[in-house]
Amino acid sequence: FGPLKYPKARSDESVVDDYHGFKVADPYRWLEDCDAEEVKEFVKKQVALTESVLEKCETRGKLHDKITNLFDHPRYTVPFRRGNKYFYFHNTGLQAQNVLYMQDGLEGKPEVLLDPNTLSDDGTVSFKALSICEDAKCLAYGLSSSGSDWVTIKVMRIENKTVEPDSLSWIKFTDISWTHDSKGFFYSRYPAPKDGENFYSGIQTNVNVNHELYYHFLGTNQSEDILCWRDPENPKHMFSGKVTDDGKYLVLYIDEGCGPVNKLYLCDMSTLPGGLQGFRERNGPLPFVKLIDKFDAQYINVANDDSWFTFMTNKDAPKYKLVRVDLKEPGKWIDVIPENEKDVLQSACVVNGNQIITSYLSDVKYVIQVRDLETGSMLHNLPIDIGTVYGISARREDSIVFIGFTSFLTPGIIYQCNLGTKFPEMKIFREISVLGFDRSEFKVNQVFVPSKDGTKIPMFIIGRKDLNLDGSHPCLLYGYGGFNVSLTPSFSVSRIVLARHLGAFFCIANIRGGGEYGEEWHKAGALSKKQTCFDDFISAAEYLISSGYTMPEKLCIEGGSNGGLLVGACINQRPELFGCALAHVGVMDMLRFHKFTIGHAWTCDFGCSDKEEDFNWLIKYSPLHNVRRPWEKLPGRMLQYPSTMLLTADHDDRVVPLHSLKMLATMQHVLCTSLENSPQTNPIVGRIECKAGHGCGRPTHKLIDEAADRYSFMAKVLGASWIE
Ligand SMILES: O=C(NCC(=O)N1CCC[C@H]1C(=O)O)OCc1ccccc1
Repeated sequence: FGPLKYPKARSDESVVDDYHGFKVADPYRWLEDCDAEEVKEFVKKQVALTESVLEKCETRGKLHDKITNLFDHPRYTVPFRRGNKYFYFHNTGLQAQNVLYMQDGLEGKPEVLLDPNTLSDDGTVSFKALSICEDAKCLAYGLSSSGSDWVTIKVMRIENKTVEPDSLSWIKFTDISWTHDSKGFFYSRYPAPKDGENFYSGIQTNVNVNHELYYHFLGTNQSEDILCWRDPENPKHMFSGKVTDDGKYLVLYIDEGCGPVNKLYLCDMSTLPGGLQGFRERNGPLPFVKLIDKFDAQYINVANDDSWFTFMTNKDAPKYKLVRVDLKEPGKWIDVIPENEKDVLQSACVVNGNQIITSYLSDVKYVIQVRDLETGSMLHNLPIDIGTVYGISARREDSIVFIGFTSFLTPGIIYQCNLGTKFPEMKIFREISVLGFDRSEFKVNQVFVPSKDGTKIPMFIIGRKDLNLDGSHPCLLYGYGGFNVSLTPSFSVSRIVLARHLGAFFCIANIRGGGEYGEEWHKAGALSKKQTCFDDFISAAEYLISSGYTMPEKLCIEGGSNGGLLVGACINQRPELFGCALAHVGVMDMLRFHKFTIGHAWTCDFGCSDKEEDFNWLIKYSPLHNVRRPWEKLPGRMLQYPSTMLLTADHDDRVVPLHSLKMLATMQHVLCTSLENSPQTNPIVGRIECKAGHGCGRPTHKLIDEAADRYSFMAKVLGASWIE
């Protein structure tokens, strides 16, 4: 690219914070003000710089075309039943947003119920939540604009597809759960801003606290909704209300953050004098039985038979198990399905009267079984390939279930399984096929890589069959490593294009911090052990080099959000190990993340710099605070950081853009602009998307544009050449 002209960014040396006696400068603090003209100016200059770099990435156009062509295939979600209708989402291929369809029974003619593409001219209005009442007369749905977490809930009458006047605001992080009389639904929200005129659009960074659970009566104003629960003493707590399958109980989940722990309260709505109506005057809170009143484990309701409740839990079971309790004897818990010593229980859904479909993760691959609800005993194993069960659609009163499956080389299969027969078989209900994709050209390997402490880290490696391991191939290594999230096999159009046309391997490292082996695996990469995630990821990179897949100059690491933190920390710690780094919406300022929007919910994995012990962990790996000139660490060796692209978006109110902007300014200053002819010739650029958020809900064309940009940048800096 030749030497880049980086925009000058004001460095305010006056901003120095004192953390437990330790002084920490924050010269780009001014980049935290999303409304400041100076920040908008900074963004504009960065966008121009990045555009000038991308123009020189020769494969940008071809990647865009290939990804668009491959993406242009019909896609369906697993159908679900309400009343005598089935509902599912469908995309013809390049529609900005998926469209909600319904049909009378499985044979009925499908018709469009709600098409979010009609709600904006650029596809930036998306669904965030959706719930259809028991008699399938009404649909409540949440809409979000430009990818923000803020949601507006609307209601539609299904028979004539008319949108009702109901409109609920100030909503984030909500489920929607109808009472079985279809008179209304439970949802979660935040208090409206005090001063009234401040409209939150997803650009503001103010902290989200004082979550509340409400009930909305159809056909009324939001101001008449019933306040069901809130807890002013614990402003960080989050609330979710779900009505049980029998319509009798309201289950209140209380989270103190993202950790796999929750309190669980129950309200027997059949005992409310005058039902929920009776609360319209008194305005809550509802009377709850506090079944679980401490944050020592996670409890998820699976089913109930009157007062007998079956839960999935990690209580004394880091790989999860199924337990049962009678509300009349809340101290007496029994194990229905004990913890499996190797595999992690992922889901349990009650079907066909008294059966459960359980799914487990076994060395990062899904296995599913049908069991007896009463005893937990195994009835059938349902055969599936190596891959991921991404959706199980079933109701207790149904014997027909739908199972969604995907894998690296399987775009998507929806199975239909009739559990009413003696030997249930997995019939293909719908298979997603991708024109131009020939799975026989590729191969998938799973390897187990020894990390720094000897722990075996699973890694998937996918690439063209016809490549030999001479270390010459471009390699894309992707990771996350946190919040109990597991990276399981899935079909990625853009990565298939990289493998096919750049001869690249793409690799998914299942590093610690994730949920691949249950809660122990998660804890092993959290809090004081967060460095383990980086060690695992670095070991995976070293394995790819030592075993001949690639070499440092051809190796790109990529991650998003907590995975962006992973990338930021790894290029700080081992700048010479990578040729390229792509960090999406990264958490880069580990000392201040909890001050913005929902960041406070992440202290379960990160800790918080307000505490001295936590600060001492965080300051050591925080990407923003550990950018150093590599050539000074190892004098004489002309080291530099890999070519780096930090990606963010203006309406990301999950991980606010200030993280990436401050990191970008710091890297460009420390490595580039603070020196005459700096050794850092690899570009350090930012890609800041407009009218987009953290990721979900992004319209198709924005997804494709971004993939073409970031991967053509990668191809250019790795010297990867195009294969027709
Ligand atoms: O914060 C998250 N999810 C975690 C998240 O988005 N994280 C966690 C770290 C950064 C970012 C990411 O990796 O996507 O979701 C909001 C929420 C809902 C309900 C209860 C608590 C919190």
